[in-house]
Amino acid sequence: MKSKKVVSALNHQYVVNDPLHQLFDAVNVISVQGYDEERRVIYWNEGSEILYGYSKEEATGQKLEDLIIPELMSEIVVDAHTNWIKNDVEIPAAELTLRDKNGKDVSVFSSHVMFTNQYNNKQMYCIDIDLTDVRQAQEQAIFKEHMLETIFEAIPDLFFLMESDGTIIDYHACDKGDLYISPEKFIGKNIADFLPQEVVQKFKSHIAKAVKQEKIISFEYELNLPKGLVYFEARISHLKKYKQIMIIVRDITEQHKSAELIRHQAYFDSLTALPNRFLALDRLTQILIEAERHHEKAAVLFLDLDDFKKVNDSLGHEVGDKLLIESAHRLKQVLRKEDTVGRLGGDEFIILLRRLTDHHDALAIAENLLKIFRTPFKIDNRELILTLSIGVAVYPENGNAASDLLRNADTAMYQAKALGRNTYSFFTKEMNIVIQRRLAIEAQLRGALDRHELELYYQPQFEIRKNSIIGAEALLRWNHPTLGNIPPDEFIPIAEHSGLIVPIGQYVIEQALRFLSKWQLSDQKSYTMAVNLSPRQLRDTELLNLIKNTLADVNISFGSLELEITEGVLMNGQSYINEALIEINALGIKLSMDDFGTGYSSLSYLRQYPFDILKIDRSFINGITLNKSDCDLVKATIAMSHSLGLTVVAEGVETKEQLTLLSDLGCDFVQGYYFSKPIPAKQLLDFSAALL
Ligand SMILES: Nc1nc2c(ncn2[C@@H]2O[C@@H]3COP(=O)(O)O[C@H]4[C@@H](O)[C@H](n5cnc6c(=O)[nH]c(N)nc65)O[C@@H]4COP(=O)(O)O[C@H]3[C@H]2O)c(=O)[nH]1
Repeated sequence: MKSKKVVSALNHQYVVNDPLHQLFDAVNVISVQGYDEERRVIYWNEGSEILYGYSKEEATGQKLEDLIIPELMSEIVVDAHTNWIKNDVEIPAAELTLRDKNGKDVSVFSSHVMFTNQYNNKQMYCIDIDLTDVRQAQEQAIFKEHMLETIFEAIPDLFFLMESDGTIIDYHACDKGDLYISPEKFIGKNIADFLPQEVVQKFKSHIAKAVKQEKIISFEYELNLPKGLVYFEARISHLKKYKQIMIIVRDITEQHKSAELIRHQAYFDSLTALPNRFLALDRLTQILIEAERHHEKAAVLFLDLDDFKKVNDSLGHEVGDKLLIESAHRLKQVLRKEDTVGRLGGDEFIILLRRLTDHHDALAIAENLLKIFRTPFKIDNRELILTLSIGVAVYPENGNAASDLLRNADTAMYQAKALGRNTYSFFTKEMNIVIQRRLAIEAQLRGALDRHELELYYQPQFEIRKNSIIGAEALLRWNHPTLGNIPPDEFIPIAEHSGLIVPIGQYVIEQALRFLSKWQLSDQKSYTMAVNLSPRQLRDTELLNLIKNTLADVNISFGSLELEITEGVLMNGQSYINEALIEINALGIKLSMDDFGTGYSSLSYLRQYPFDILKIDRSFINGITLNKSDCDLVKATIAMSHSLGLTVVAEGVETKEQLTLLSDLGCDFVQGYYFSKPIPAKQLLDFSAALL
């Protein structure tokens, strides 16, 4: 039985063969159209309806060029069709862009056949396959390819595609100049043919890892290229499906340099380029491990530049820095290759000596270090002399751990300083006891004021001529519940070093002046009060305000206060000291040079600074009745002081003979055990009242 559709076609006498139509009707993914000799539609399957949007009814009888052929192609199509009918020139199958009912482009792959029916009429059948999806996929693929190209262009990395045995199949380089060798030399070649052996090994082991672990593996390697050593990072990805390896290589030389710089900054001192504390201690730990393993000795030398602070303060930090650089240079000269010199900070250096046979090796190096510093430094056309104090701790005798050795070498260095500087000192156990006590004192001193452990004692001063009290010197006492009575000679330097002298000194001034006020009132005499000042206190900007306020508070004249300073204070030569002394003098406060004769005793200080009083140290008073030289010195000092308009106080007078001699020499005032030891405030009140 003929179908309805075929019947309609028959009506137009365009029938082809019925079974074929039945087949086309069953397929709707392909468009099949039949045309008569005038290109009128005689057959239009469901696939055509879907593809071109015309229903069969709409299409049937329409001309091909009016239906789905774009205007521009119309003439060509008509000519080709005519040519086929007339001359039997087949229209080849081709990809075409046709047009649907809505005027939209339709991409198809179009094949054509020509039948001649029973009436000898020619009928062309077009079989069109929709290429929209294919086109889209193609476009997508092209787009992706372009995108990849663009990415490749933008990324400076090198991409290599290789077989898992290391044979390079393909590559991509944004800049061909980045390639180690030209592409011809590596495409199709194995990496072993052109890369250094150790790099090939790295590649092979990491490729094996990437294949095994099925993840991206990265590693670093370096190549010696004509432009220098270049560092690379390679990332390996296994393209399992294709049994290929993708390697992405990046030049990381810059990062390497930055990392190296950061590493250098973390481990080396930026001024001298020597290993810093961190690295030096790390090396010390290594040296100790090695020394233990090989049963060897090692030594730690702790070095401190003597009076470096003075150089920095007086000549400026620039000169100080140059001196440090030059010192580092000299230290290196003395050392053996296997030794280490590091800078711990400030003017402190550390030297690590390994593989020593005995102490003498360290001693020889310490001596050489002192020697090499004997040559003056030439900085900015200036000759400077700088000396060293060296503390030595030897492994294993003075400790097994790096920290112990360092601490002990530091202790020994302090000993070298105490010995007069410009020398070395080997650590001994006794030093440790000293340092332990020092640390304990410093720790306890911090709370001493709050715990009211500090008390002022007063030692009366006498005028020789009148044999009467003229004032007293305030001397600090510290009685600690467990450490006992700690002498000021021991705790004052520690207070000075730790800065605690500032609050302690303020306490002393306030206490002493309050007592003076009470004492003056009670005896109705204008006594004076001598108070010791440490160098650090002169840097305290609040000091003078405190003195002025306290004097005003207790209603005491400026002239009743004497501030005692030692020559050491003046040796610093700093401008703030000069300014403070001038201001003290301008206020009318008396200035006294303490311990005269013990230090450098530079007479120029007496002329240079506004002193009122000179105190001869008790070490000379002790000897005046025993040896002529001390007596001559004291005699000369008194004469000289008087010629400069200074009043002379002799300290430490213990005997009547000393007093008589001092009186003969024209000394003005005296203090000492002969009259009274330093005593508590209350006792002094009684003592002086009894003499009234
Ligand atoms: N052998 C003997 N010694 C006598 C005699 N007469 C006095 N002395 C001692 O000689 C020292 C004189 O004090 P200095 O030279 O200023 O030396 C003082 C001073 O430099 C410092 N010092 C004491 N109190 C203070 C203070 O409040 N502030 C500061 N910055 N230093 C202080 O501590 C040093 C020692 O003080 P002290 O132990 O009290 O020692 C005192 C005193 O007790 C004597 O006849 N024979």
